[in-house]
Amino acid sequence: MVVPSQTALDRYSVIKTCKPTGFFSGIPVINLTNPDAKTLIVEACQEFGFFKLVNHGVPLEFMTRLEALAINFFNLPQSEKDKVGPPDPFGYGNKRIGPNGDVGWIEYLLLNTNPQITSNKTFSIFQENPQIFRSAVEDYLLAVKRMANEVLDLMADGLGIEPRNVLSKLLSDEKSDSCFRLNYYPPCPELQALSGRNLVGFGEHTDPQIISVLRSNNTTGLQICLRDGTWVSVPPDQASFFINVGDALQVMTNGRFRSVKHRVIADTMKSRVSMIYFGGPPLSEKIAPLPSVLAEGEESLYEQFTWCEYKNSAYKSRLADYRLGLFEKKLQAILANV
Ligand SMILES: C=C1C[C@]23C[C@@]1(O)CC[C@H]2[C@@]12CC[C@H](O)[C@@](C)(C(=O)O1)[C@H]2[C@@H]3C(=O)O
Ligand SMILES: O=C(O)CCC(=O)C(=O)O
Ligand SMILES: [Fe+2]
Repeated sequence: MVVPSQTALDRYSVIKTCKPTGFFSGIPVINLTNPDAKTLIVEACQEFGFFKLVNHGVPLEFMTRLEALAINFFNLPQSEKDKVGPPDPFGYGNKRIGPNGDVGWIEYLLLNTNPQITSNKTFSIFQENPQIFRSAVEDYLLAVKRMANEVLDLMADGLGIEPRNVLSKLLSDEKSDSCFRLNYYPPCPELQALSGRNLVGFGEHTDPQIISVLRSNNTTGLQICLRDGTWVSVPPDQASFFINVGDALQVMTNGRFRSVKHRVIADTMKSRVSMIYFGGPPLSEKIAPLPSVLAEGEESLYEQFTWCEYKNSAYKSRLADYRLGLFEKKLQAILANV
């Protein structure tokens, strides 16, 4: 990405962060092999909508191999990368996030997780051997999807939902509408001149899907918003995964789980590389509170909608918009039914 002048930098979002150096030590850490994992996961999803997962069973080698290939790609000349862009929404993009004017200090590749759908054009950029990249993505996603399904089964168990695969079956469905994103945040030494301010890599937002599984290298930048509205920095850990509750899961749990607001701040000296699997349901799936989540007489907080309707609406929104707002039932409607 071309190094921006001070005037160009002004076109990016710049924010003042309260505690730029302090890491938050309260991120829940869940060991997937802990017999209490289901209870701890439910607690973490209720309080934060976010947790770190260790002992996850995904081989470190799958993560490092894909990270290295991603770095090779992002280091290609701009003209080469542009051959697989602009994103439609899949493909290579830089600076622009989504179709509605959001920008960030970022380059990315957005892929469909269904290998039949991901165009050969995307993989053909890996000139020497597109197959190497394709198989690195496939190995990684196979292991990550398996782990995400285990996490979703534990969530269902912890919430007392039956059958326990009610959430994971949406991701394993052959029509599951999931995607995969490789993000590259170049270092920005010019940032130092911004004295006390930070350049936004990926602006604040919630993820629309059911669950997001994030792995990054050891560069800082990810921040989450706590219940009280404070932003805190997540200590990076390249051997672990970070799990985000998405909007669809907030609805399916009738608001018990929170879809976590998060953002990424660019680093002055080190590039950040992240890979995120966004697990979504089939387009035709109705997104509504699961019956066994609702207490007797409890009303859904949301109007009924399909994933296709929600996704279409999300893609018309700006990153920071509160997308679920359009689908919330009005208080009067809820009270009228009590
Ligand atoms: C501004 C946008 C980018 C986004 C689509 C949207 O209109 C609103 C949601 C954004 C988001 C956030 C999570 C994922 O990174 C993503 C792929 C998704 O499904 O929703 C992005 C979308 C995108 O970058 O196209
Ligand atoms: O790159 C990251 O660490 C997070 C990016 C993100 O939130 C997203 O791609 O939706
Ligand atoms: Fe996100």
